[in-house]
Amino acid sequence: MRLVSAQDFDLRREVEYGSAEQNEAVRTIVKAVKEEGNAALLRYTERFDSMKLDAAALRVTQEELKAAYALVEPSFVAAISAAAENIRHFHTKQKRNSWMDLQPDGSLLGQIIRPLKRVGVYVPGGKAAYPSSVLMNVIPAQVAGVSEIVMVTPPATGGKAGIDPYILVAAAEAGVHEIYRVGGAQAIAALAYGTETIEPVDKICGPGNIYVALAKREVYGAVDIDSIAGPSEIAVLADDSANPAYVAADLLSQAEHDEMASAILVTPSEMFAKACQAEVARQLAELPRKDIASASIEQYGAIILVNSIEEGIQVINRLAPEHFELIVKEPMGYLGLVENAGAIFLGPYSSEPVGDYYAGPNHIIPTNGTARFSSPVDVDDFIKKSSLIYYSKEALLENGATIIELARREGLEGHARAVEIRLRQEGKAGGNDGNE
Ligand SMILES: NC(=O)c1ccc[n+]([C@@H]2O[C@H](COP(=O)([O-])OP(=O)(O)OC[C@H]3O[C@@H](n4cnc5c(N)ncnc54)[C@H](O)[C@@H]3O)[C@@H](O)[C@H]2O)c1
Ligand SMILES: N[C@H](CO)Cc1c[nH]c[nH+]1
Ligand SMILES: [Zn+2]
Repeated sequence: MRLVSAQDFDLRREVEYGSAEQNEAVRTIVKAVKEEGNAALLRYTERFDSMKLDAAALRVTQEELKAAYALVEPSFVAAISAAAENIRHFHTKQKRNSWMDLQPDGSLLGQIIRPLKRVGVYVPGGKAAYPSSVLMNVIPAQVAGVSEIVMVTPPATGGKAGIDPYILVAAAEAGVHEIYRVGGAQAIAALAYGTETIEPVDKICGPGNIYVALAKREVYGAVDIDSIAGPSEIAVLADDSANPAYVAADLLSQAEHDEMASAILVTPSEMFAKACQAEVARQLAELPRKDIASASIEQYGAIILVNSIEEGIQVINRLAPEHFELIVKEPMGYLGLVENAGAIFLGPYSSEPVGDYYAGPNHIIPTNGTARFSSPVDVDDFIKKSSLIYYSKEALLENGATIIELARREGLEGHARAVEIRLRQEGKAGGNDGNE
């Protein structure tokens, strides 16, 4: 892991997300699925997932869901349901209610909250299966009250045919019934535009690799999306009170996700930086997914030396990482300075995987600097709001002239007259028509 100064490090890797070829490939896939439906979906599934399917095999059956239980350990079922409970508890706190304000003049103003009707959730599964992402997608949608939740996930994981049984059990435990075995950009396009087999959705949520992230960006507008939750990222700001072995382990926990994942240590201590560097090398050699993790560390990993913890936080705010661990003496004292980070982990025992699996907050978190303006998936992702205006006669008579004034200053006579006709009818004149 290379040591660099903050000045020598490109803190905004956003600039070009994905290579030109990846962007072009995704545009082609999305267009083909939009135009050809199942034919393109099945063609790309064969090309990228090495699975030759016919349309009838796209949907996972209830028998398959039941059969998956025989393939997983009871301890897994217990663990996933304990995690689900924490995640549900956390997300229930985010629920919003509709509200209405009765005004003294008898008018009523308010906001009506309704769940989205049909949402698509992407559960990644190319290199590794992510049953935890089933819960992180589905539970907030359920808490919001979404009635149709459609799940898509690759038909093969790590080169092995079939949806991972742990994903199917997590889906069954979460109560998802409509599941399709399709992944990558083609799955996102199918959810957005629909095919002969898959009904289109209103919104797509969920993380994925670069092809999934680019496809979500491509279909945005036809449907809503949560955020761009692409290859995982971790930034740790630690001083020499931290344990280098813990910090190295946390950096590698995200590097092992993807060759494009990024793991960055920021520290004011050169001695700590070198200890961490040695630990990363030592632990990396023993990691089963060392090929992926070392590609990620080599290309996107770095140890950035800063002069102080405050300067370190400025670096973090520029990076706007998906996950930020702050492992310094008295971390709580610095919390107010952190402006841009998807999820903040404080102190030596809040290891990133605690958040990935169990604590309760969502692990689908914006990446690639987008934590500057977007947030982890939550219940708000699955609702929409309608404004409510009930104006009483008294309120219109009282405020009509002001509205007419504003309309005429915008040159919109039709707007002015829509109010004025009522004022005249009720015997109150409409003010200056702008002609005299
Ligand atoms: N940010 C988050 O919240 C978050 C959470 C969990 C996982 N992740 C990320 O999700 C990702 C999971 O990636 P994954 O690859 O294991 O699974 P994935 O399901 O995201 O992607 C697999 C799909 O990619 C497509 N694909 C593979 N190579 C392709 C190519 N050359 N051209 C076009 N399409 C291709 C295939 O169709 C395959 O089904 C990782 O990057 C991980 O870091 C992020
Ligand atoms: N760290 C990932 C988010 O970037 C989420 C995850 C799922 N499983 C393990 N980790
Ligand atoms: Zn993770």
